[in-house]
Amino acid sequence: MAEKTFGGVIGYALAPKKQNSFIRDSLVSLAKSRGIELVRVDSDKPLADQGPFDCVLHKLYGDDWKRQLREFQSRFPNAVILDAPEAIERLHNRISMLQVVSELQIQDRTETFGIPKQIVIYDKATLMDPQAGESLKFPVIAKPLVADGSAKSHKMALVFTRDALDKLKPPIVLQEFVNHGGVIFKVYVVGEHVRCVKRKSLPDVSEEKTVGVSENLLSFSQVSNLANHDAGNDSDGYYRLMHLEDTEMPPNAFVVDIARGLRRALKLNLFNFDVIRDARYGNRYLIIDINYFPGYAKMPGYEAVLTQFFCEVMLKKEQEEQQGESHVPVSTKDNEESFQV
Ligand SMILES: Nc1ncnc2c1ncn2[C@@H]1O[C@H](COP(=O)(O)OP(=O)(O)OP(=O)(O)O)[C@@H](O)[C@H]1O
Ligand SMILES: O=P(O)(O)O[C@H]1[C@H](O)[C@@H](O)[C@H](OP(=O)(O)O)[C@@H](OP(=O)(O)O)[C@H]1O
Ligand SMILES: [Mg+2]
Ligand SMILES: [Mg+2]
Repeated sequence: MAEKTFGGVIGYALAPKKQNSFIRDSLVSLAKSRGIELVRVDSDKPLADQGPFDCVLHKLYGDDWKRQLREFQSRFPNAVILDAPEAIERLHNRISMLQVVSELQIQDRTETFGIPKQIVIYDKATLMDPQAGESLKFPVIAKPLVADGSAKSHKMALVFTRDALDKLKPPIVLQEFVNHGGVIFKVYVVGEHVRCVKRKSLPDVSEEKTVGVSENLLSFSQVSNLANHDAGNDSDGYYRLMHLEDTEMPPNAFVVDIARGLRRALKLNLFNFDVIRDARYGNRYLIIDINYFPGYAKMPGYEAVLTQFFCEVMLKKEQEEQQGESHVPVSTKDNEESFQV
């Protein structure tokens, strides 16, 4: 007997760049073969006037969009919004983003995890205070506090000395740089599905480099998205190509435990997180970044994973409807149910 499928219509509201990379023909046709229709949300019309959609998939920012989602949800209480904007917003600030890591508990593992030591600086006066950054070991990475998808929010600086801090523009997070062998692990989460991949990262910094460095601040942006040839700038001996294939992956069960714990705590279905392995210990892992709706198309076989997830969403929605439940996930209240397959 053929497997029963639960089809439906999914409206997607994505910025043009995201739409181009994510909505590929290969995804659209695979989803269609399982009864899922992917339809673009027209940004020139109110969301609530469009559809009907069983589900809205979105990565847009701002109060107007949040209002549109609320209106849509009140008109279509059974529709699923992936994900709730208030849950996503937690990832727009690099402090609240990582706070959730301390809530996680993972048992029976020899590996440990956490986040690098970090502080937040809101204004120039605090930054200029000689005590600023005193609790941190240099080098540090200065990151914009806000992670709102803008190019600016990805502009980082590796800061070698305290006196270089005056070149920075608050509000910023200063995070201790941790040597990790130049390779980062990106863990993609799609509902219950978890996939870990390796990517190029910043190379280790030696003590001598910190002392003798000619520049006391180095700016960079989206280093893990660079193609191999872009990351090589051997002339100053700083960047070098990394041999990703030589790096051992973290144990899969450990990564999956963290991913599922984060997913529950964040009440999100679609995100990835960046993990580095602290070179001083070998079994200590640090989570340094969490991103909403990342570049899934970079994940091999993303079409099958996303299609399966869409089917699970439709199945769960159907089951909830049969039980006479509606989920109104657009809320920050702690006791509110979020939609998770
Ligand atoms: N504490 C750290 N120690 C060592 N390297 C780090 C640290 N924090 C960040 N990095 C390096 O800097 C890169 C960018 O940092 P981060 O991931 O926080 O920025 P982002 O712009 O939010 O990245 P993404 O493009 O994944 O959203 C990381 O991929 C990693 O290579
Ligand atoms: O558009 P913003 O909100 O800046 O989000 C980015 C994330 O921060 C990155 O993590 C995504 O790249 P990765 O999938 O390689 O992490 C990156 O993927 P993309 O460049 O393929 O869209 C973006 O999703
Ligand atoms: Mg990152
Ligand atoms: Mg990020």
